[in-house]
Amino acid sequence: MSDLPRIVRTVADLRQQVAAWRAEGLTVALVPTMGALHEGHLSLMRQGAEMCDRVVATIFVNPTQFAPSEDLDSYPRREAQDVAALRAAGVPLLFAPDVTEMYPNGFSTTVTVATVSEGLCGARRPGHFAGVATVVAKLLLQALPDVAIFGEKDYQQLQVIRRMARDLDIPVRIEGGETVREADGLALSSRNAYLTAEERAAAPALHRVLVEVAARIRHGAAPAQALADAAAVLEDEGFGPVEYVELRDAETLAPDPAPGRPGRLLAAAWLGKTRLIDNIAV
Ligand SMILES: Nc1ncnc2c1ncn2[C@@H]1O[C@H](COP(=O)(O)OP(=O)(O)OP(=O)(O)O)[C@@H](O)[C@H]1O
Ligand SMILES: CC(C)(CO)[C@@H](O)C(=O)[O-]
Ligand code: BAL
Repeated sequence: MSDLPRIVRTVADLRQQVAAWRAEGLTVALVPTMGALHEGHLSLMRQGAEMCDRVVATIFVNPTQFAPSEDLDSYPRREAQDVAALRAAGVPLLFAPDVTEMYPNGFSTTVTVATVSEGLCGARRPGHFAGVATVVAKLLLQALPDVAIFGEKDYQQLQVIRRMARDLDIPVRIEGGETVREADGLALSSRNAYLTAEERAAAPALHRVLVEVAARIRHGAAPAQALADAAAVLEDEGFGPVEYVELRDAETLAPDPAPGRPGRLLAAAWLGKTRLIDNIAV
């Protein structure tokens, strides 16, 4: 076991290993990531191990989901540490392709998911969800696992992936994993490493404010006022710009959920040079 995870870099090797497991009658869970693994990622790996016989982790910092102005070059890359974390978690296979394996010369296809990709992060990060949908469609078709698991921390991403898999008849069950948080409520994220000490101290306000707004709405407050107040509190706490604090239908992400439909509060805001997102159920 000490040489695990086995690391494969090609689609052919990934498929060969998954096929060998299938031939033994084993089920497979896929957990796609961009690396710099933390406890949030590892909770998805554990969820995969509970649902299936074998877990495949993927690490690929996908260039097509970063806008030119974003942090593709500075995004943390630390494969050796990630491999050690996967070993400790008992994950047997890591797929870590390079960019040319995923996007060979002549690559020309993009998957776009309308409606659920629009608004929220989709409005702020043009092209982001097309990049995510394209790479996730590829990963699902490359590995063809029984289940693929994505964190609720990236809630809009999860809904985009669910829609995409349904629309394209990709025969993989998409599962969400609960957001893992620091003790003070801050959602774990690879990008938290960008925060200065002062920003890190302010960061938990994002989750705290969402919890407060959810309570106000549950107690009958008008959502529009509660959301505007929340944005103002975040600005007072040093966030800026506050990109959005919104209440959406939990599944379609349509604004103004109909009575009786589950709602989701979602927010994105900058703290210095770091863009933080979070969301909770209402
Ligand atoms: N705190 C968390 N709890 C549960 N799942 C998480 C958490 N953070 C990330 N994930 C999930 O892990 C998967 C890989 O995410 P990713 O590698 O982008 O990590 P990240 O920490 O979200 O990084 P980033 O800072 O780029 O958003 C995604 O499905 C994501 O939703
Ligand atoms: C799903 C994903 C691995 C696709 O690159 C990425 O968007 C992420 O890490 O959340
Ligand atoms: N965690 C979602 C990937 C991204 O922000 O690009």
